[in-house]
Amino acid sequence: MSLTVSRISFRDYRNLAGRVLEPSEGVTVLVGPNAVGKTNTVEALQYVTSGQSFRRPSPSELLAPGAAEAHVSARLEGDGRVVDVELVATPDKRRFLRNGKPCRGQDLSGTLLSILFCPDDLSLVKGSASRRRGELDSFGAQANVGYRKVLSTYTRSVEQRNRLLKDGCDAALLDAWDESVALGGATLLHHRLNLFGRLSSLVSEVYAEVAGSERLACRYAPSVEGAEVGMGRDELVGLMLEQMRARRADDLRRAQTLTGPHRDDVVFEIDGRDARAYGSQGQQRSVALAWKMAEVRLCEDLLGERPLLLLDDVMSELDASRRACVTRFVEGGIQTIITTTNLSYFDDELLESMLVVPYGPES
Ligand SMILES: Nc1ncnc2c1ncn2[C@@H]1O[C@H](COP(=O)(O)OP(=O)(O)OP(=O)(O)O)[C@@H](O)[C@H]1O
Repeated sequence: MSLTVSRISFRDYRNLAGRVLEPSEGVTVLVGPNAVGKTNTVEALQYVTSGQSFRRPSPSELLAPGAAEAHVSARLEGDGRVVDVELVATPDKRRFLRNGKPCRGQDLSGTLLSILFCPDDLSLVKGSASRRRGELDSFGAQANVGYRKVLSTYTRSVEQRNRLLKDGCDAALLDAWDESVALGGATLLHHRLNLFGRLSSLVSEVYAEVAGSERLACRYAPSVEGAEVGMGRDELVGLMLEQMRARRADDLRRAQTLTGPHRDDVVFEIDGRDARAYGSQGQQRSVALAWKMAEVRLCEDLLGERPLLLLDDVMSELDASRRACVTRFVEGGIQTIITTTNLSYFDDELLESMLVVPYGPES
């Protein structure tokens, strides 16, 4: 059985002075007018489950006016286990505690995987390649400690190689760095391609549920030519090293490592046409929705656990059929926190089964 959040409380966190929330194990809807702290609550839930926030604030932005410290405490329970997690923010620092002991934010991820879907997620289709890589990597890092380590080692080694390219160094030193970057890059690529292979078929499957007869295909576009889902790591190391060597003159000229998984992208094609260039706003929204819902399914398939689903203000952005698709998902027994200004987006059956928590200016 998966963990669920049984309680979350706030002290001097943004505009949530002393609020306490005890979400249901199913669907909880936070309803209220604009700017009352609904998204702040969702952000805090993301912090205590993944160690990071989609809004990427500085620590001081988390403090209520005049406060020296902000606290968010959450209790996660399930399967006879109880895990207490806490975020403490001071003007220049964020600290995390797990069962009272200090830990790094990234060490919190993996306890309860959270998946957030918000209106900005349209950027998954319309945004830059780094947005799509980041989405894959952040899911991978939450789902697998190994993925997280490989990603941070590789990121550091590319930064170091770029510094050498910029400052100038002899060819022998660069040869050594090429080998280390290729090994790290191929390992990351191997993890990412495996993840992509499983996720992309689910994305297409969910898209068909959302959009009916249209067909969505997701393609991984690697900067290492010839890299494909299913290849072994050693084969990928060989390909990457060979291509890094062939492109070294370009790397030196641009003082950048131009080959590797930090340059890759994901392409979405609806009925054979690039969704980024040709898709309507509605089709692009369906792709983003399908991606997030596929992450939920993959979490269940991969880890045998249900994630925490955070839906921030998405119902207003979706038409009736896409809202119905979200409703079907959340009725499947996943702990879900939804924020909205308007309960009329929910059908009567769901309204009856979910916990409705009013938010007001006094939050
Ligand atoms: N550090 C802070 N201290 C006090 N208030 C803050 C802080 N950071 C943000 N706020 C306030 O929180 C409010 C925004 O809250 P939030 O983003 O949760 O709104 P919301 O209820 O989700 O509204 P909407 O429906 O418009 O998305 C704003 O009024 C903002 O001024």
